[in-house]
Order: sequence, then structure tokens, then C-alpha cells
Amino acid sequence: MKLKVVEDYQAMSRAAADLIIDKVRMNPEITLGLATGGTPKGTYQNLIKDHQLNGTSYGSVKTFNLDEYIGIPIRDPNSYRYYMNTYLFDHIDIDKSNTFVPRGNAENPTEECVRYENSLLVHGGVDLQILGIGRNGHIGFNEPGTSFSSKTHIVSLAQTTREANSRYFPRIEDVPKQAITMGIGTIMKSNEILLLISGERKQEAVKRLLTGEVHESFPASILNQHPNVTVIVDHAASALIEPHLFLKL
Ligand SMILES: N[C@@H]1[C@@H](O)[C@H](O)[C@@H](COP(=O)(O)O)O[C@@H]1O
Repeated sequence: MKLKVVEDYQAMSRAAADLIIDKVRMNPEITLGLATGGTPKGTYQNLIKDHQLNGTSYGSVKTFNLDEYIGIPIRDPNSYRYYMNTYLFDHIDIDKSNTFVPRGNAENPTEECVRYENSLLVHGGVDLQILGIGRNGHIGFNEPGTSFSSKTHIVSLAQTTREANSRYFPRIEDVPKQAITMGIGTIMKSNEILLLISGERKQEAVKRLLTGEVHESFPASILNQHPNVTVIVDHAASALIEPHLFLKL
């Protein structure tokens, strides 16, 4: 695991965007795995800025998103499809038919999971996966206890995750109870992973990720066994880590 510690959210977002832009320029047909949540918004803003100023093209890029709520219409501002269109796709030259998000409103969500996993395989898998992390170590919507070998599946969201995400909904009761997420096994198949972590709220998660054991009770811990992971973390999130521990990585 490569660890890059940066000053703050802005610096994390710039460093992440620079890495993604480099990869897209090197391989214009790259398949990106994308995440939602508050963490990658600044990164997406930087990608848009670079596209407008420097013309980096996404014309042949494909994207697969990690997850989507079940039961929320695509046009609902809380759907992850809406998020992706609003914060990235509508502002770059990507062909929307090359952007894939699990269909949370599919008539048969179980079949949708199989279809999504297959579609990812057919397209050759993810080259670079962007990840955020939940305070309980969830990646995508893989909550603690999820099998490390899981494929795309339906999850029941932990109450803590629903509470964390309730800031985007009028009331906590409006936060969906289920979602479709790529599995941990699916995520681990990506050639390369970029994990972004910012803010004081994530301090415990960073500590457990870097110093704890690899165990299904903390899903992100498996990333320690992936051969090509870069973690960009800001000072606020890394405050509980002793500097000498960084050297071990
Ligand atoms: N499904 C998403 C995850 O993909 C995201 O990484 C995480 C952290 O969110 P945030 O970046 O807002 O802290 O929570 C959500 O539940």
C-alpha cells in the first residue's frame, strides 16, 4: 500500500485528480471504477476543470460505479446515477452509454446484480478503482461482516451508514434500507485502487486500516492484500497515526 499524506481536502482532491488524469492520458480507453459520497466530489471538480482547461478527453473512457440505492428512481437527486451525472458526467465529453451504475430500480434486483457483475467482466474489468471509506470500514456499500470473496450483491445498510447518509435526505426514514453494491471480491479484482480519506471523522478508520488486522469485520482491511493500492489521506484523517507507522508501508 502506498500512502500519500497531504494537507487537506483540497490537496487530496488535486492529487487524486492528477493521478486519474495521468492514467486517462496514458490509456484513453481506460475503465474507471467510480465512487460517490462527499469524498470524491472535489476530485471530480478537478477532473472537470482539467477537461475544460487542458482538454483531457473521456470520449473512449468507460466507468463502472460501485453502488446504488434500491428503490430510488434514477431521476431522484439522491440516486447515485443522478450524483454521477451532476458532479461529473454532464461536464465532460464522456459517452453516457459507456457509464454504468447498478440499476437500483430494476424489477428484479437479484438479477440486476448478476447482470452488473457480468457486464463488468465482459468489459474487461476495472483498471483504476476510486474508493472512499465509511467510518465502519465499509467500501462501496460492503458493510462489516461481508465476505471478502463477495460479488455484486444486495445489502442491508447498517444503521450507522443510514445515519451518516441521512444528511442528504429530508428525514432519516427516507434513507433506503437496501442497496446494490459491487462485492469486495469484485473490487479486489481491479488492477489498481485509489483510496481517498479526508477529515477528522475518518481518524479511527485510518488507524484501523493501517494498523489493524485484515478481517471481515473491517471490510477495507482487505486492501492491505491488494498489490497496487494508493491511499491519499489528509492531515485531519491521519492524526491518530504515529509518523513511524507511515514508514512501514
Ligand atoms: N456508498 C458510499 C461509499 O462509497 C462512500 O465511500 C462512503 C463514505 O462517504 P463520504 O465520502 O461521504 O464520507 O459512504 C457511502 O455510503
